[in-house]
Parts: sequence; structure tokens; C-alpha cells
Amino acid sequence: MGVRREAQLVEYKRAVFGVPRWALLVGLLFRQLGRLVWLVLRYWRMTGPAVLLVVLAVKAGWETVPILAVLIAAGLSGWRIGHRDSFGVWVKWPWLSRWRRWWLYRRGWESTMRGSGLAVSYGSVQHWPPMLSVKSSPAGDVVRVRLLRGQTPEHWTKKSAELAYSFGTRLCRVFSGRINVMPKARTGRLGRVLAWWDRRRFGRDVPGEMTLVFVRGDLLAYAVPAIGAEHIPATPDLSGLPVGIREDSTWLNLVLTQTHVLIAGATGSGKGSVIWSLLRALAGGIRSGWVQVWAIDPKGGMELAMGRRLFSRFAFTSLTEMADVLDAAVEVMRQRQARLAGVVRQHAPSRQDPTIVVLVDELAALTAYLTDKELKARIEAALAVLLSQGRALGVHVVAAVQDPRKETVKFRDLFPTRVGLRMTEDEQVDMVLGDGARKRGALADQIPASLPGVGYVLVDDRPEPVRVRFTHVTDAHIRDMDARYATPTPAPTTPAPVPPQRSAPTTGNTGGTGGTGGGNGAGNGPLPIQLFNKLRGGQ
Ligand SMILES: Nc1ncnc2c1ncn2[C@@H]1O[C@H](COP(=O)(O)OP(=O)(O)OP(=O)(O)O)[C@@H](O)[C@H]1O
Repeated sequence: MGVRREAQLVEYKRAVFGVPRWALLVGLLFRQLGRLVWLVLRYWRMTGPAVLLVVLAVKAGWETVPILAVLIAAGLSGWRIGHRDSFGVWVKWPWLSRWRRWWLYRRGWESTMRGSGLAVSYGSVQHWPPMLSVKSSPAGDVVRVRLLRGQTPEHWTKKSAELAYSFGTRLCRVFSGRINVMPKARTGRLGRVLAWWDRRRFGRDVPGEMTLVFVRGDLLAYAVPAIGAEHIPATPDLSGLPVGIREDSTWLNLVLTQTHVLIAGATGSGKGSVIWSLLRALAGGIRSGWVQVWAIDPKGGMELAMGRRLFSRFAFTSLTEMADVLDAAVEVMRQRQARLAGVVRQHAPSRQDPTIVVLVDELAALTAYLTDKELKARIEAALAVLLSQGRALGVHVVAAVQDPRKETVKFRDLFPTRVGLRMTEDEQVDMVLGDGARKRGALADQIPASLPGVGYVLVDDRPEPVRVRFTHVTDAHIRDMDARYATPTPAPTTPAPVPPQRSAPTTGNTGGTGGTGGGNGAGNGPLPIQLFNKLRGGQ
């Protein structure tokens, strides 16, 4: 812990014993010598080689020093060119961590703590939280600190902007525990000893310590390529589908078992990339018949039709058809319920009894924006049943929505997993990710429009929302998936989607089959033009 007594407030007392001047000088000399020895020992990584160099120079002549320096520089350059990864792990990042710890953080720590109000004073004595370690990586600097008594991580979250700007970045993420400290699986002869050591190092919960991540080179500023075909397993692991990367450069594995997923984000925020990343991770299971995707695309097929051969059911032309898909999912769920009740507590997928993913591209089109009361009631009843009972029966709903307000998505709270992409208002963040999510660092309203696919999710291993970027699945990938991962149970062939023209006259919806104006948004006709325009970003 850093401590400083304010100089102007020090009480001045007369010395009780008179100390001769020579004794004072000797005392000071010893003190400085002690400090020097302590510094030499503390920074042994710097002082050790320096001492060796001096010894070498004395023994073998001073001309050996530049020769040695050139040899070392050449060796390091060769290492960097030949094997950049190991050079980074063993040389670049350890040294950069030390350098930044000393040059950047240590020098500015006290003033930042005091300036941002994280130091506390008792009388004339100032205390500030100690910095425990700094670890740099391409993503940024991970700084571990120990809290002062009376502080919680929330105090630090409130000061994250002050911390970021004080240390020359725009973003400082605050995590209440340690991050990336999962011990490795230990094997071999030393396995037991190492596992014991890991338990001592990582097994304890240390609530008094927390982690700051100063984001420097933002990894999420770069589009993440879709996972390669070789990484798409024939039987996907529904408890961890690789769909993107996290801010600390580890994979984001989305859990689909026992959950439903809500994806919320403004128009153009990349909801499509979340959907396609998920479909790509599931593609092997779709082809082998372990997973069936029942897709509903109220945007007239504009988002999903390109991969229609992946879907076992696909509704995109009429709202009645979409309601039918939901009802059919409820029916499957009921049958499973009758079969599995009292036998198992969780459905296990197989080719005969696959996991069903009901995918809805714009949920509000089926709920809030729908004016046909009867159809709306039917859809809402089906959704309520699926969302409240489907998880254990292997029927999962994945839905995207632009506007997460309660009146738009009344089922919001029934989605255990939520993804918050770029949002237009700050209060939408807590609506999607739960109360207090924005305070804990989910600044989804501050994601720039230039970063589609970037958002926040809650993951199991930490209480704070994690910043992520979903993979960018291009049209070429989708065409490739459509060709190579088609489902063995294809949807009945429907005519190719013909999206309504934005400029079409509103009177174009005839016969009461599609118009919203007349209060009858249902029927088998094309999607109402107003609804289509609204969903394509015209709201
Ligand atoms: N993960 C990503 N990485 C890079 N670019 C992306 C990513 N996701 C989407 N984009 C790009 O951003 C643009 C908008 O994406 P997308 O259509 O998925 O957004 P959306 O939220 O579904 O929009 P809308 O609500 O209008 O349908 C597209 O041009 C797309 O190529």
C-alpha cells in the first residue's frame, strides 16, 4: 500500500537527545547504501547482466562489450524473424510489461489514485491501493491491484474513464477478480506437484484483489474471420459454440444448452453476424441431422434466404406461416414432454430426435409491430410456451431484435443468454444485459458504428460483461455453407423471396392479406410494406 504523510502537516518536535553531526552523516550514508543494495537486488534482471558485462569487460578487455552487444542483437533479431510467437512470449511482452510497469504505471500511480479519488486519507496520512503486477499483451495491459479497506470493485468501475485517460488509453475495463488464471491440465511425472502448486496459486478466491485491463491495441477493432471449415465439427458441442473472440483474445464460446439467446442491437450493429456465426458453428450438426434450424425471417428472406438449405423449416413470406412454425415447435416440445417426463430431466439430441433451434431474425415483427390481434395472441402464446419450457426439451429460441424496450419485447426476461451489440441509448444496455450491466462496464451505447459485430455478453467465469466481437461470416461463406452443410430434412420448397419494393404504394397490400393499416397484418400474402421498411432500418 502506498502511504504518504502530508509534509506541511508533520508535527515538529525538538530532539530529546543531541546527535553529533558526524553520526548523522554516517547514518545517512548507511541508509543510502542500504537503498542501493535493495535496488540492485530488486531489479536483478537489469543489474545482473550489467554486472556480468562489467566483469567481462574488466577480464577480457572493453572491446568485447560492443562485440557481445552486436552478437546479442543479431541473435534476438534472428529469433524475432524466425519465430515471432516465441519471441513475443519470452522476450517482447515480458520486457514490455516491466518497462510499462516502471515507466508508465509506477510513475503515475500515486497521482492517478489521488486525482481520481481512489486514495483515502486518515488525518494527514494518504493511503492508496498498491499495484501488484502488470502484464502486457497485444490487447493491452492487465494490472492487478489490491483494494483498500472500505473499497469494492464498483468504486473502481465508476472511475474507469479517469483511470483510462490518466494512463493514455480510452478504455479501462474493471474486473472484480483475476482473469485468465485457469490452471492448465497437468500430466506427467511432475503433474501432481504442479497441480498442487496450481491449487495454491489459483484455487483461492481473493476478493481483495481485482484486475484492470487498459485496452491499448484493441483486438476487436479488426474483423474476426469466420471459423475455417476444418474447425466445424460433425457433432457440435452445444455447451460451447465458437462464435467470436473476447477482448482478451480468447475464443467466445456461446452456450446453447439449457438456454435461449436474445441478440439486441441497432440497425447495422451486426445482429446478422451473430446469427451466421452461430449457424456456422452448428453447420456440422445441421448436415448430420443432430440439429435442425427452423428459421423465421420477417424481412422477407433478406437476411436468411441465402442459406435456406440449412433450414428444416423456413418462413419468410407470410406471418401466418411464421406462426405455424412456432406452433409446430410447441407441438414437438409437447410430444417430447410426454415422452421424456419422468425419464430424463434434459433432452439428449440424436438424429431421430434432434435439437431444434427456432431462429427469428426480428422478433418485434412478430410481437410489437404486428397489428392483427388474433395472430399476435397466437404467436405470443407459442413464444411464451417455448421460452418457458423449451430449454430442457431441446427446443431453443434464438431471436434478434433492434429495439429492446419492454413494449417491443415483452419476453425479454425469458431469454437467459443475451447479447448486447451497439445500442442507440444508454438505458437500453440494462434492459438487455440486466440491471447494473452498464455500471459494470457494458458500454454498448458507446460502441462506434464502424465496429459491427462488437458487443457485450455475460459469460460464466466472471460477473462483469465481457466485450466481444463475433466472426464475420461473408456472403461467400454463407453460399458455401448452403452448398456443403444442407440439412437432410429440408424445408418444403417455397418460391424464391421477392422482397417488396421500398417505394411500393401502401395500397399495394390488397385483399386484407398483408396490410397493416387496416389492422389486418396477417394472412398468406406478402409481408406488409410498412413493416418491411421498418425492419430494413426505416424506423
Ligand atoms: N462481425 C462483423 N465483422 C465485420 N463486419 C461485420 C460484422 N457483422 C456485420 N458486419 C458488417 O456490418 C454491416 C451490417 O451488418 P448486419 O446486416 O449483420 O447488421 P444488422 O444488425 O443485422 O442490421 P439490420 O438490423 O439492418 O439487419 C454489414 O455490411 C456487414 O458486412
